[in-house]
Amino acid sequence: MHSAPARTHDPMCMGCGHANPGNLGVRVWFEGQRVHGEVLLDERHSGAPGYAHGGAIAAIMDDLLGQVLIPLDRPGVTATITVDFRGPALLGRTLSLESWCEKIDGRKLHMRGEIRDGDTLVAEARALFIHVDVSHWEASGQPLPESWQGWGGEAQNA
Ligand SMILES: CCCCCCCCCCCC(=O)SCCNC(=O)CCNC(=O)[C@H](O)C(C)(C)COP(=O)(O)OP(=O)(O)OC[C@H]1O[C@@H](n2cnc3c(N)ncnc32)[C@H](O)[C@@H]1OP(=O)(O)O
Repeated sequence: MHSAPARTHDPMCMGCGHANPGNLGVRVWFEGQRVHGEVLLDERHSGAPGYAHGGAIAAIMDDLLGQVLIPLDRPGVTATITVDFRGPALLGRTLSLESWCEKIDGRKLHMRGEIRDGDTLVAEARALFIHVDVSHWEASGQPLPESWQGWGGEAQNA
């Protein structure tokens, strides 16, 4: 069953932001602490005729693995991400997305994710996210999403 998260991501996110006209069209939903989703790339994301740019796939992965922070209820940032390109990422195909947290070691959140085209593995990724306080983002001077208030307070003190 899908669960609705208490937090939502930045509406201007380049991956999934509904208010960003240039977003990559990433759509996600949550089942417990697992993230599922889909994306449909088109000519704007071309790397070769009919194929997605590897950078678009990597950006989708960063967004997808970052989404796990929401059900984990821990604000965090990507410290490092590795993407393995395993199969063709064709434009005009609905790709399915899945991500999860493999291990938590203090502030270190080890995330994994996969992108598939049907049964074909298109890409897999692993990333290290670091748990930060929400104040991490205050330096930009931009207002933070309202739903981020109090985010991670309990986990930070755990
Ligand atoms: C947005 C939510 C919305 C929810 C939805 C999210 C979806 C959005 C997804 C997009 C997410 C992004 O792209 S975020 C944007 C890209 N990323 C960033 O801007 C991060 C920039 N980097 C930083 O701000 C900083 O380097 C931090 C916060 C990552 C770490 O700094 P720090 O807080 O001072 O911590 P520090 O002591 O250095 O590191 C803590 C521990 O992690 C280890 N560590 C740190 N960096 C690395 C690294 N690259 N590789 C290996 N290990 C590392 C250290 O060795 C240490 O281990 P030990 O000594 O304790 O053992």
